[in-house]
Formats: sequence, structure tokens, C-alpha cells
Amino acid sequence: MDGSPDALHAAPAAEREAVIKVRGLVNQFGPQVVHENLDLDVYRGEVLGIVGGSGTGKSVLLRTIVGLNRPRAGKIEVFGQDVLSISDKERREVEKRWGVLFQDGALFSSLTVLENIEAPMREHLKLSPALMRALGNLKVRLVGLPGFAGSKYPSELSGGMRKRAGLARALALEPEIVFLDEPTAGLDPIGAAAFDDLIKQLQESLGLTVFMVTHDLDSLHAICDRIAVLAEKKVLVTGSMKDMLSVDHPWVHEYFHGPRARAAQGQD
Ligand SMILES: Nc1ncnc2c1ncn2[C@@H]1O[C@H](COP(=O)(O)OP(=O)(O)OP(=O)(O)O)[C@@H](O)[C@H]1O
Repeated sequence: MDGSPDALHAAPAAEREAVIKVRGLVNQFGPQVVHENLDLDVYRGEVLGIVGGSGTGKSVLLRTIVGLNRPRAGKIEVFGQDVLSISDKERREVEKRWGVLFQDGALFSSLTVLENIEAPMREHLKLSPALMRALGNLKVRLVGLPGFAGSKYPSELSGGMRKRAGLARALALEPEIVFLDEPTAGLDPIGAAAFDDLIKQLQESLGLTVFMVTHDLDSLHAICDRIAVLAEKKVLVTGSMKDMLSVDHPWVHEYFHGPRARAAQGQD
């Protein structure tokens, strides 16, 4: 198997714009090396699913790209900018162009949903309170929440509603890239499928690029254009769901041919 991260993808990489380019990434915590010379491209407009065994560093990769973890070595370009060496001011400009949904939603518990959605606007934009409120209400609707949810506190919402509220906040600045860390974890299968639909709809209507860490085989089937597998401290392989079926690697084979995979493909 070719070690190139795009070895299995049919379209020539040169034709697609990589909005994220990771090269030679090294992450290490004490003696534990999590990533060793990891390379990855994320292309504009795609939904990329990041999968891998527990502890392979999926969340660390996401956190490193968005600047919450400083790597030992390597280069990360987002929108062509070297995000590890740009100034704070340049960094804030780049940060405006992405949104992040953490696994638990990471909403401020003391703020209402609308106030949560307005928080990034307050930080990055100079808008009147009335305009922020109007935009916030639009985001509430965009993610399929009922209007009354805007005035609720996170603790007053169901898990699925909290995820949607977190997504609304991630979309507050109308980003080009959305990072999602296990967005369907903790949702029941119907709620998870509805959330998948929402992500796909938003990706299509807003032209979003979606970087999604997931364990959810249904999500991979339903919405991912491409999958990147983390194993052996790097991106072992990337490709379509179909490509994954022919990868000759024990974890990849077990994951994509196991009973849960067959069920997700509708073969059980
Ligand atoms: N800040 C940190 N300090 C020390 N070790 C860390 C830190 N962050 C992550 N790790 C370690 O790095 C490894 C990768 O963690 P990460 O959360 O990225 O795994 P993951 O692939 O997302 O796993 P899971 O699928 O179980 O969520 C783990 O062994 C974790 O303990």
C-alpha cells in the first residue's frame, strides 16, 4: 500500500484546493508519541471523516489544527497561511473563517443559546446588539432548532438540541470550514441520522468544508466524501468508503468489514 495520504483517491489531488495542509506533524506528550510525521490534505467543499482506534490522536489532530495544542514539529497551512508561525492578528483573521463543535458542545452554561451564538460575533465583529440578535435567531433556525430554544440555557435542552446549539455557534461567523469532534456521539440513532442530514444539508447549501472526527459508521456512509484513517501514528490511508473496503491493514479491515460496518451498509 502506498503511504501517500491520497493514494486511494481517484481525482488528481492537483485539481482540488487543499484548504488545510498538514505536513510532518509530530505530537508527543512526555514519552508518548501520538503523531509521527503525519501528513493530511483537506479539500475545499468536502466532508472528511477522521477515523481510527481509540487513542490514535484524532482529537489531538483537530485540536492541533485549530491551535489548541502546539505540536513538537511539522507545518500546518490553513487557507495557504502557516498557522503555526503567523502573528496573533493574522491568526484571529484565520480563526474567523472556521468554526468548531466540540464533543460536549462546549457551550457556556451561564449564557442562553442566543448569547452563546453571539459570543463569537462579539469577539470578532463590530455589530449592534440588535443585528447580533437577528443573526443569532437566524442561526437558531438554520440548525433546525425551534425559535424558543434561543432563550434557553444549555442545561434546559436535550442532548441533540445542545449539539445543534453548538453547531449554531460554530456557524456564527459564517465559516468556510467546520471542525466537528464526534458530533453524533451520545445521540440516539434517529437523532444521529437527523444530525448527519443537517451537516450534509449545510455543507451543500453553504459550501462548507467539514472536518469530522467520528466513530459513527452510519455517518461515514451517509455524509463523508472521503475518509482518513489514523493508525500507526499517521494518516495511514485516505479514500472513499469503497476504497476502505480494499485496504489491507488489520484495524482498517476489522473496522470496515466488521458486523457494525455490515449493518451500516445495510447488509445485515
Ligand atoms: N493534553 C494532553 N496531555 C497528555 N496526553 C494527551 C493530551 N491530549 C491527548 N493526550 C493523549 O494522546 C492520545 C490521543 O488522544 P486523542 O484524544 O486524540 O485520541 P482519540 O483518537 O481522539 O481517541 P478516542 O477515539 O478514544 O476519543 C491519548 O493517549 C491521550 O491520552
